[in-house]
Amino acid sequence: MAFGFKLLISLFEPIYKRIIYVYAKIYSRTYALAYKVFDAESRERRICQHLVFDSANENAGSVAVREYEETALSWGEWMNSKEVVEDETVGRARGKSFTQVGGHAGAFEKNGSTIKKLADPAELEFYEKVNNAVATGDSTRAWPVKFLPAFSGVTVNAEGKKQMILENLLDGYTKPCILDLKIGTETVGEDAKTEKVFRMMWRDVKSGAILDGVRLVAMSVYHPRAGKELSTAKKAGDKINEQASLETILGFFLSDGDRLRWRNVNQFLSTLEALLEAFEENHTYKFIGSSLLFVYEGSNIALAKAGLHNKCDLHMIDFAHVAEEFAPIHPVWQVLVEYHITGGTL
Ligand SMILES: Nc1ncnc2c1ncn2[C@@H]1O[C@H](COP(=O)(O)OP(=O)(O)OP(=O)(O)O)[C@@H](O)[C@H]1O
Ligand SMILES: O=P(O)(O)O[C@@H]1[C@H](O)[C@H](O)[C@@H](OP(=O)(O)O)[C@H](OP(=O)(O)O)[C@H]1O
Repeated sequence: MAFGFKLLISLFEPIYKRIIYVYAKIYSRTYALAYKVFDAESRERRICQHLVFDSANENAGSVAVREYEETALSWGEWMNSKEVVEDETVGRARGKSFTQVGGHAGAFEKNGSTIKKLADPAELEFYEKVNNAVATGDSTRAWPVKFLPAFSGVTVNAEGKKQMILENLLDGYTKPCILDLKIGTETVGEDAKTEKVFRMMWRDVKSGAILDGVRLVAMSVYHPRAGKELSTAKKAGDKINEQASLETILGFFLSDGDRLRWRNVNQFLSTLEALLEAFEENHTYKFIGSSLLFVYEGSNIALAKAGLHNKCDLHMIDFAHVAEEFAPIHPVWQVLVEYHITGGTL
């Protein structure tokens, strides 16, 4: 009986998988193809511009700070839910080997200014491809490597597993504040199993990523005055719509618990502008499940010692599901996308 049922399911799998996929495409592609990764940035840009605008002069700046103190308070209630925020020790107990906010435990080894990440074949291929493209001047397969952690080859660990040697993006930070935002309105690849397609689509819908093009994976923030380090719990981002908006979370991340760190906002904004341009020129890669990793120095003492006002960086990470040959958008979809973007006023 059970065998018969399994057989029936397996016979139908290609069909229902297709149906789900076509549904997923129709539902998300209107945003996804043109909007997709771009939207992640443009939404970020809107939020940041709002912050930059508010912080353009001292008075307006303090208005923004007050606003963000309030949002930080509402985040505070959320924090107390324990479902969402944990302290460092819990993170360590989960097997994160360094200040790693998202991703699989056990995938990384810290090694000074570099980290070793277990090599996923597709991710390794992406790093090798873009780095070779830059070296050989192949503009079709190039992607600006300044947005990626520097890649310096592969090694093999004691268990014989291949590892990629990547730049440690936290090197030089005393109290790194880290935000991992997954970009894209769909975060599952066509090659995934049916169960995973369902699960990930549900997460995209629940977290609002299907519309926003961004999902909080995790973050870790240091607030100097309170002397507190807080990290989000696993899958906290899936609860965003229920518990706090993305703006609230960004406001919290970008503030020191007292004032908005507007120099970081400006710098993140200009990197996002540059990334946006790269996406606009990109006709080769489709980034599924990649993230933006925002990092800034949370320790004012460390900044003062280095004679700096601020220190921050923004890179893309996680390329295990990058697909090549990004199909040019079909004219019919283009019309639908524009119709949608312009609020139906075409
Ligand atoms: N080059 C890097 N330097 C410093 N920290 C990094 C770097 N790459 C990743 N991290 C940290 O590790 C976390 C997970 O990274 P990444 O998404 O690449 O891992 P993964 O195991 O492939 O994740 P996933 O489970 O989403 O596939 C990030 O949230 C970030 O905190
Ligand atoms: O980063 P998040 O938000 O936690 O989401 C995970 C992320 O998309 C991983 O890339 C994926 O693993 P793979 O790269 O191996 O596909 C994992 O699938 P999983 O739950 O099947 O491990 C997701 O849960």
